[in-house]
This record gives sequence, structure tokens and C-alpha cells, in this order.
Amino acid sequence: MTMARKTLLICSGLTSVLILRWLAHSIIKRQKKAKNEQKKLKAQSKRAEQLNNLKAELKQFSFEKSEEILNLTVPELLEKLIKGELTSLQVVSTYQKAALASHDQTNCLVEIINESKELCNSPIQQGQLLYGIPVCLKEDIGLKGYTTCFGCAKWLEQPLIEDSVIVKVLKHHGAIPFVRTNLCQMTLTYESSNPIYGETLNAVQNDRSPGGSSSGNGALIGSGGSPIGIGSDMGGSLRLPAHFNGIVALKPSVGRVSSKGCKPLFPGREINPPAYGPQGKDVQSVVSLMKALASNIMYELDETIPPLPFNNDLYESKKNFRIGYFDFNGVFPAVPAVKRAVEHTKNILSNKGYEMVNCSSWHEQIQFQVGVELITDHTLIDGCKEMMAALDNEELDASFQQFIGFLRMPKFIQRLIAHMVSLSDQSTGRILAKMINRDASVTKLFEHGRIKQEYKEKIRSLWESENLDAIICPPCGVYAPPPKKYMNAVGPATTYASAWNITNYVAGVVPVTTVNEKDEKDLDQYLESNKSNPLAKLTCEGSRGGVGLPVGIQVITPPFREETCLNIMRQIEKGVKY
Ligand SMILES: CCCCCC/C=C\CCCCCCCC(=O)NCCO
Repeated sequence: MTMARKTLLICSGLTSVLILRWLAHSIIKRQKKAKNEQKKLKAQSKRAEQLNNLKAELKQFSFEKSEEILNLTVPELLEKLIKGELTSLQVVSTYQKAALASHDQTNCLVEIINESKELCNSPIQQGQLLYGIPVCLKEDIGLKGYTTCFGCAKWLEQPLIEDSVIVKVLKHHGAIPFVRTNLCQMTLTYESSNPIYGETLNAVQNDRSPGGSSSGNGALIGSGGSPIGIGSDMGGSLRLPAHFNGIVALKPSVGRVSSKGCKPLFPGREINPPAYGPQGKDVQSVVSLMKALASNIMYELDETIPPLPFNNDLYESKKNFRIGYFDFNGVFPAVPAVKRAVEHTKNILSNKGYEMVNCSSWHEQIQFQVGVELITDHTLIDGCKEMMAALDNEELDASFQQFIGFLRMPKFIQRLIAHMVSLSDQSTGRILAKMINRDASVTKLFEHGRIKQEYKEKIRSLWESENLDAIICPPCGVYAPPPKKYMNAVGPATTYASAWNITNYVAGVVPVTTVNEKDEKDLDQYLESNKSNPLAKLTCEGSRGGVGLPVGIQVITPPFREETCLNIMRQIEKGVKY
């Protein structure tokens, strides 16, 4: 055989191997996609069937006391349940009916928890703090027999074999987990949709976003379909939905509430793990939930949680608090309604006799964007490998498409895009630039630890120099915008929330006002004063038409001071109502 013939044979052999490998790869890919599609359709039809069955079942029920039940706070409900003036079946059925109505309006539910009816039959036990109270669970709260799929079909049909500690504690206290709620795909954005269960809408105006990632809880509680719920927060996910839907939320310090049995999206990200915490219709209801969570049973079930039972003296303390405030964090100028909410709250608290301290210059000493930049960089510290693997063969939610498209581009185009983005939004430009290098090194991990330490130290020393008990500031620079186009684009608006995750400070949100005509008019002035800010136009566009939307305030206290945070939130709530 001639040399030329041999070379030809080797080349054609190699080409055939490559073609066969490519063919096998595309067949496997197609099969995986088809399997994912099947799983998705199965989950969707299961949900539709469950909702129809529940609707039919509830027809046989009489709802004479509905209005009364839906208007009571959790402590009031509890009192009536204990006295026997209401039964848990009455309360749960009423909330099931309300949840179905909320779902019709907002698409907030992913599953009905069928076992809830059985739990209604349990007699009250001594010391139960949530007897007969319905609780909604974000989809990532571990529940035996149910799957946490984060909006990805490949993770469907993997039911957990055990309840998370949170759910065990709730059940121990007689609570009734009754529905599971929607989240944005992978819980990594502030959006509210995923390809399995679709888009969740705002509770107050259905053409607006409910925020994310605890979107379903926000929309459900905000529209009256549940009194309390549990969600998670790694960068604002409990607080943004509270602010957008007019409800209350508390992000406790990581370590106050057990995470055992909740499936983390990407395990091992110890620089900024998610905090699990309560959301509810009012502060007192959230306090009831927090009292049950921070109780001895949690410390028995998870020995890694320090035994810090809820301290009622701190919650009810009449101390004259010293409270800092700011309405601008140096990154994103808050829209007029959000600024007004800070002023309004400041007046409520100072009328109460608290000492208010102007912290408007803090941003000159601390860069509030460090929080979100570190959270993003750390989540993707493996060079985006886990995220890309998770999304492989998955239908992508619209909120991810651009971003994943970016990661798949040639490096020189990525650099160009990162540069162009940084011209209008330096923080997002820096985040994108870091992703291009895909440097997954130990040095980078250590650097993250160092940045976190420095950031925490800066906040601690500013806090101490002012001798503060708390700070009030916006939960986010905007109120609920329309879904899809705005939340990713106005990412820097979320730096008000994410700053408190890497410091592990406690952060709560309570509604204080609604957008009015004047706020809407003041957007013209906002645009004029922020002409040089390229995000201002989009911010105004997303804000217009928002009259009537809720606006919240964020209350921050140092790590593990949940009771003080709730105390101040309660004073604000009282001041707003009277
Ligand atoms: C422009 C879209 C970027 C998408 C990809 C971002 C990847 C990582 C970002 C991390 C940002 C964290 C947002 C956190 C939201 C949250 O609190 N989730 C709760 C998780 O329990």
C-alpha cells in the first residue's frame, strides 16, 4: 500500500470516528431533551389535575367564616383555634380556596400538598405555636415526597425521602404546610418565571413582576392566599418579593434557622449560603412563625444551630433605639416613591421618640456594589461549570437566555460586550468581565474570603462609630416593574438588598406606602437629575404606570438580632396604620 493510500485511509477512518461521535452526541442530546420535555409536560398536567381536584373538593365545603378567617393575623387565628371557635379544617380549606383564586390571578402555585388535610385531623398538643395555621413553602424548602427542581426539568421526579428541619419544626408546632410555590429558574435572578411552571405575576397589579426568587410566596401572600410562608434569600429573594407585593419578610442571619434538608442549588458556596426565613401578611404573623422556628425543637433536630430561642424581651423592648437612615447607596438612585418611603418611615420613627442618624455619607466610605459582585462571582467560582451543566439540555427561561448566550460567545466578543455594558453600568460590566476569564482557582476562593472580611469589617466599624441599633434604607431602588425586560437590566437597584447577605446582617422588609400620582410626576425630575446615568431612562420607563403599587422599607440589624429588627418593623407597621 502506498504512503498516500495509507494516509487517505487513516484520514477517512478518523473522519468517520469524529462523525460517529458527533452523531451519537446529538442523538443522546435529542433524547435527553425529549425526556426533559416529557417530564415537564407530566409536571404541568399533574399540577392542572391537582388544582381541578381541589376546586371540585372545595365545592362541598361551606365558607361562612371565610371573611373573618382571612382578616385575622396569625396570633388572632391561633387564639380562636385554641379556644375551639375555629377548626383547622375550616382555616385550611378557606386558605386553599383563597390560594386557588390567587393562583388564577398570578400563577403562583406549583403543587398542592395533599397531606395537609390529614394534618388538620391532629388534635392540639401542649406548647404548639402554630396549631392549625396554613403555611406556604417556596419550592426549595425540602418536603418529603416532593421534588425541588428549581425550574429545570432534569431535576423533576426526584422526591425527597425526608422533610427538612424547617418542615419538621413547622409540623411539630402544628402548622399545616398546604401549598408549594413558584420560583425563578435556578433562583439566581430577581425574575419570576421558569419553563416548567411559567411566569408568576404581581399580587397587586398583574402586569407587574412579583420579584424573585421567592416569587410565588410573594404573589400568594400578597393576594391573600396564605397568611405566612417560608422562602430563601441569598441576595434579596425574600425581601424583593415582599417589597413588590406589599408583604412582610425577614432574612435572618445564616445560622439562626436550619438549612438541613433543603436542597441548595450549588452546594459548597460557603462565602454566601442562602438564608431561610419567613414571609407573611403582617409583622405579628411573621413573629409567630419566627417564634416557632427559633424554638428548642430546631436545636434538637439540628445540632449545628446555636440554641438561641426567640427572645421576647428583645422583641418587646421599649428601648429608645438609635437608628441610621439613607436613601442613596452610591450605586443606584432610588425612584421618588422609594425615597419618599424612607422619609415617611424616618418621620414615623422619630415621632415615636427614636433618635434618627443621617448615614447618607456611608456610601463614600463603603462600596455597596461589592455585595452583588461577590455573590455573583462566588456563585460562579467554578468558571460557571455547575451552572452550565445544570442548564445543559434544558429549556432556558427568557431571563437567562441573553446571559447564557453571552457565556457561549467567543472571548473577543464577550470582552467587547463587557466593555460596552460597563459604559452604562460599571458594576454589571465588572461582573461580566470576571466571567470571561473563568479563572477557577484556590487563589480566587481565598480572595473572596478576604473581600468578604474587609467588607464586613468596614460595615462593623461604621456601625460602631455611630453606635447604632438599626438602619433603615430602601429594599430596592425601584418598585415592581413589568416582568422580563427590567429586573435584569436594573440589576444595580438590587444592591440595597444584597449588601446585607455577605455581612450576614439581619434584614427585614415591611410595607409603608403605595406609589401616588406625585411620585409618578416626580419621575420627570428624576430623569432630569440623573441624565448622566444611562439606566435612568429604563428605570423611569419601568416605573411609570405604577400608581397604587406597594413600597416597602428595609430594616437592618447586626447578625442574630432578629428580635430587634422585628421590634422596629412592628413599630413602623403601627405608625403606618394609625
Ligand atoms: C443577568 C442574569 C445573570 C444570571 C446569572 C447570575 C448568576 C449568579 C448570580 C447570583 C446572584 C444572586 C441572586 C440571588 C437571588 C436570591 O436571593 N436567590 C435565593 C437563593 O436561595
